[in-house]
Amino acid sequence: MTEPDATPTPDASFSRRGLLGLAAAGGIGAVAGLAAGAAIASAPDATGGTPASARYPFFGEHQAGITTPAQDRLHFAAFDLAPDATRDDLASLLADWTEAAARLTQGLEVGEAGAVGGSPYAPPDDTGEALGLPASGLTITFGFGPTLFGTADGVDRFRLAARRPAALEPLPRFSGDALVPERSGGDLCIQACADDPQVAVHAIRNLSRIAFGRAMLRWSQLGFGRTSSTSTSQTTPRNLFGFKDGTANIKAEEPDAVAEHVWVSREQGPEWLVGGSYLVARRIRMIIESWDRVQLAEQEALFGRTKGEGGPMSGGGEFAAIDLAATARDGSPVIARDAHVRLAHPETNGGIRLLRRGYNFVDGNDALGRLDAGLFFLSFQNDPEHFVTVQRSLASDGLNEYLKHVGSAVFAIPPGAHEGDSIGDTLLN
Ligand SMILES: C=CC1=C(C)c2cc3[nH]c(cc4nc(cc5[nH]c(cc1n2)c(C)c5CCC(=O)O)C(CCC(=O)O)=C4C)c(C)c3C=C
Ligand SMILES: [Fe+2]
Repeated sequence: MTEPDATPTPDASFSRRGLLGLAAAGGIGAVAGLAAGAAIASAPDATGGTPASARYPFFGEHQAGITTPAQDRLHFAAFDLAPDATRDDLASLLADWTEAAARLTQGLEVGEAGAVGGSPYAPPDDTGEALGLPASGLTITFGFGPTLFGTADGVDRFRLAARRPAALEPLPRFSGDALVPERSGGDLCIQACADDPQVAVHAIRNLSRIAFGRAMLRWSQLGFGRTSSTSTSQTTPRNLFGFKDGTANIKAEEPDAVAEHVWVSREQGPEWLVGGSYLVARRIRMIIESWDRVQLAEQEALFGRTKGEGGPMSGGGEFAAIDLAATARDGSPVIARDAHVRLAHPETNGGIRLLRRGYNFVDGNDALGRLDAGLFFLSFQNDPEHFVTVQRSLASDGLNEYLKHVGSAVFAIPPGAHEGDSIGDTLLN
């Protein structure tokens, strides 16, 4: 199958209510077939986003939710397998999650009976809060953490140790890390992205419910206002420091860059992960109250980009190439030595590029009355070491005075499943 991500299907009639009859008549196979066959490129809306009715095929060569145009909302969840879970439990959970995700991403309820079509004497098989809502561009992306392949003390619970990709190691400690274990790690992860927060939350809630007895939620994160564009059809959004974020990101329309930096190749292996990727998640608290007292010129120098248009301080519009060698009359670099874009730039990092797909978050406030706000940084790359290299380079980032990394996780993202197969089949079979 060709890249599924760029072919949303706009069809307002595909709401959960509208599909009840269709699902009963043909089941998910019919609906999935219809979705793939009816793939019509949709025009972006005025903000460069996708229409609420957009549906992305769940099945395909790669999982959706990576090069898919970044949706506005996120619910991300990390899970741990139950202490007594077996390899069969893991396989059955992934099969159940695949079936559910294939339905949810097409705007269907999680099970055929749905929220109101089952027995009045049993709990409904869908929780119901997305009844009547369209698919809203929902994508569901699954990942496997290092602890799935063996615990820190060497226990190979699922007979997977021999299949662990050498690159799938817990991330090293970085200078300035203030990680909280309760916001880090996990055996499994699910990234649910949608243009409606209720649709993303509904997906994670129902997938968690399906996991009951086999896996439990370890931590989760809500996100809004995507901080990256992953398609040239999208406008560049802004992060909570007020800067355009995602300008120099890898875009779906750069297939060579996606192939070179995002998908695991046969040469990299292992075989079961070819066509997959690695996901790094970092919950980065932004000390916005301090930031808001920084002068505009200093803010721009810290990023190396202008706040208005987002162009590089070395000159030109938003998408102009950054000239890291440019000097001022006094010989000092125009892009400061500690500027974020200098330290994160491929030229500084041996050509490394990451596909960033992060979200803003605000989770209330702390005891000092400061917003618990920041960037839930997500990046996809075909080797987690690429993130490590860039993050180490950012050790001297001037922005660090305003940042605190409090959560961290890394996951192998298996390739997409073909219809009739389950996510993770390439690993388990
Ligand atoms: C280790 C990877 C990165 C972390 C962590 C990170 C945190 C972080 N970034 C911003 C805001 C911006 N980042 C921008 C560019 C940029 N950032 C990274 C990597 C990490 N950022 C890369 C690879 C790049 C691209 C560099 C390039 O090729 O030029 C920008 C500029 C606009 C853009 O290109 O996206 C902004 C703004 C924040 C606020 C933050 C932590 C909270
Ligand atoms: Fe950045």
